[in-house]
Amino acid sequence: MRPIVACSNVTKSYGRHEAVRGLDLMLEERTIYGLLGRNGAGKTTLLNMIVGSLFPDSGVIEVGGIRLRAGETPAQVCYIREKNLYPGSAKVIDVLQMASAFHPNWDWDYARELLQAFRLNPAKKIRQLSRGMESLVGNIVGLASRAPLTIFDEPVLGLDVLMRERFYRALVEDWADHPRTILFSTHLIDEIAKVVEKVYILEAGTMLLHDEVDRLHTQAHLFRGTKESVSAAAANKRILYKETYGGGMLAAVYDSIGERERATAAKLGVSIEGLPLQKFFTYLIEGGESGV
Ligand SMILES: Nc1ncnc2c1ncn2[C@@H]1O[C@H](COP(=O)(O)OP(=O)(O)OP(=O)(O)O)[C@@H](O)[C@H]1O
Repeated sequence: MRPIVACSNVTKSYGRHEAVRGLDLMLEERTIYGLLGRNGAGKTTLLNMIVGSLFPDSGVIEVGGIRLRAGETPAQVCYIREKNLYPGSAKVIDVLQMASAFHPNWDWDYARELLQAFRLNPAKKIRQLSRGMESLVGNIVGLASRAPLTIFDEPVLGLDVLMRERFYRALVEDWADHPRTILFSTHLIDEIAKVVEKVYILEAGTMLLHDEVDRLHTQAHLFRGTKESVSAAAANKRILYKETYGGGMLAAVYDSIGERERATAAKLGVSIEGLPLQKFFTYLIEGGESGV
């Protein structure tokens, strides 16, 4: 598959603070991605560079195979920011009208269907909406635009469980009929793991890891036992994080574990469990900080 976005060795500083450092990222066509990172990891800075709102200090960003130049906004992109910039006096329908003018693949029938599914009154003014309802307006724009690259920055903020589920379901169903590249920026890994195929994990402006979600599920493990037994069972494995307590140790391991290795670990008295993704994410970052 061809890349729709290719960032190579991209750096961006605010004054003396390097928010993004020598970062590489590639987004293929027709794939759903997650961009994960803690507060301040550099996600918004990276996204603003991809959509042309910020220009990198160094490095190259290509969108649709064309190198972005300063001041250029790539036409293929629909970016739904965490905080919408819609005018408070505009009605929901006005926002959709404006968006429809920008996005050539806009589907009005689908936009109306989503208004109903999300129980949004198109005649309401933006300033009359709750935080969650405002997120939903952005989500309708993101979905109905059917842009070749759609970026959602924290799209479920303020949404109740029912609306979150409806949003994810709508997205997956629509993507099946109209495959395109979608990038979710969030810190809620468990929630997006159901819908994304690949993840990029960003910390302090650099990419800690990128991989397929299926591999995260099959390779993220937690080893527990005595210090000596865990060290022996996890020797030659990729250890993300280690913690000792009393005579015991736990180790977050990101690697495949074969049947023989499991049997050896069991003989040593080491338990091996699958690691929930949110925990994996935490250990990955803590390990990065402690320099494991
Ligand atoms: N306009 C700015 N001026 C100075 N520093 C900034 C500016 N914008 C961001 N930063 C700094 O750059 C770093 C990365 O910020 P960024 O907003 O890209 O992170 P983020 O991953 O999107 O965080 P969050 O999840 O909290 O939105 C942070 O340390 C932040 O304080």
